[in-house]
Amino acid sequence: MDTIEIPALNRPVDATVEIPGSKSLTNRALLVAALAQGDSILENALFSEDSEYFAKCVEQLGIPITLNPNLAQIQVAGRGGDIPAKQADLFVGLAGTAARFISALVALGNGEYRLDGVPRMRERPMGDMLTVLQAGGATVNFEGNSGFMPYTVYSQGFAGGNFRLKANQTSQQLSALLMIAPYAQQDTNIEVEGTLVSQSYVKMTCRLMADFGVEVIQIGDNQFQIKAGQRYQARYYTVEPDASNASYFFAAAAVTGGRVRVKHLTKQSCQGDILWLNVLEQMGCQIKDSDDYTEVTGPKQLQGIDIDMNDISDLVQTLGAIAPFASSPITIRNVEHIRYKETDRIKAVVTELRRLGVQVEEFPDRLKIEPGPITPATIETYHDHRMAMAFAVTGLKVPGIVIKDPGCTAKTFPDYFTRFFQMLEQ
Ligand SMILES: O=C(O)C1=C[C@@H](OP(=O)(O)O)[C@@H](O)[C@H](O)C1
Ligand SMILES: C=C(OP(=O)(O)O)C(=O)O
Repeated sequence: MDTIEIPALNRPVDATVEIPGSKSLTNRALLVAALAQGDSILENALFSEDSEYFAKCVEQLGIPITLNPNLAQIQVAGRGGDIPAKQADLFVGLAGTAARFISALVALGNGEYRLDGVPRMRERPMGDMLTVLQAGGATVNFEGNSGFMPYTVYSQGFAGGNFRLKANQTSQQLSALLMIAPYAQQDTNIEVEGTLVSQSYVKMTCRLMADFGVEVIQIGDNQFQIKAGQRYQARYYTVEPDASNASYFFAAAAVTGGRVRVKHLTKQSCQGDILWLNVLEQMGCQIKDSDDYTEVTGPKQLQGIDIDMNDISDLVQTLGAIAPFASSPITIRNVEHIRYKETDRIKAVVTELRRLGVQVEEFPDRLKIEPGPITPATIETYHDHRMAMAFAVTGLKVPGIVIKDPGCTAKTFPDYFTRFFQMLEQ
């Protein structure tokens, strides 16, 4: 298996970088543009495994897509809610968003649609959403364990109505149902039962739906109403740079006491992970922002923090990877749901930090990392792009850190290491 050694930087980083478009926004925009009537053009769209699997599924469903990677542009010829294909065999790789959003999309169709992913995707939860789709008229035939891929959805449109949904393991199933609901036969009312994790992504969903002309009425934190008959409007849409993927570059400034500016990403971003700037500020960084960039300057010494990351859990690895350099312990709370992502992320971060000689305590839903010296090691990445991207930042401070399978960043950031090394050369 391929590896990459990270060259330690014996000076502060000082760079301006550009980050590709957001995965979450690209895949949402692909879905709603597919349901709109007519051509939408997505600018600064992400080209990566997650979005390319998504685009391919939409195309297989009979909705034409033109990919223009050189211009970072995707054109979608939306069919006004029609799903032309009556049969499709769809593969989503390890893309949680594609798995959830495409399963919901095919429920609007009229035919039979098989969905599958890589082995880890077969372990990620799908069942609560599928129960709602079944109550709305679909039949789901599981090939293996009930509630998991692979399965075939037999659909004849989505009826809508009143549903209860569990969302304590992922918010993506709720986002998926919200986005198809305008095309249901009757109004839809979804009440989340118990805890709703990753709420910021549900806000992002509602915001994107509004940007394409559809209203979601939210009552309190847990109830969502969508009137049937609303229609997405085809449009030009510019995807924001990916805030989660910007976190590694900001973290490089934080640990080296340097400066990194990310172009075209601002504090007004609709991505919850823009709150990484607040986390870094609390750890001693200085933040400068304008209407076209954000810049982080790292302190001489990072401070520890005790933080609930439920809403920004894709950043747990970024924080974990820089935690040993803080002046006091770092506690990351309320993130049990990251055990269901590309890998069990609590376990992965704990294992790799321990491999580096760092003292870490693991709990079911949290971890506590002690500051301390690091012994260089080869980092396992477990097919998880964020393990590779985060621990590359650790390598800037400690000579000899090697990242296994750096190609796994292709999930959301295929040229991550090219841009990372370009940052170091500035
Ligand atoms: O809706 C989305 O685009 C996402 C929601 C989050 O997942 P969960 O809701 O499973 O926590 C996040 O981790 C993922 O990277 C993208
Ligand atoms: C959790 C992630 O992805 P997915 O969309 O597959 O859930 C992620 O990108 O960190």
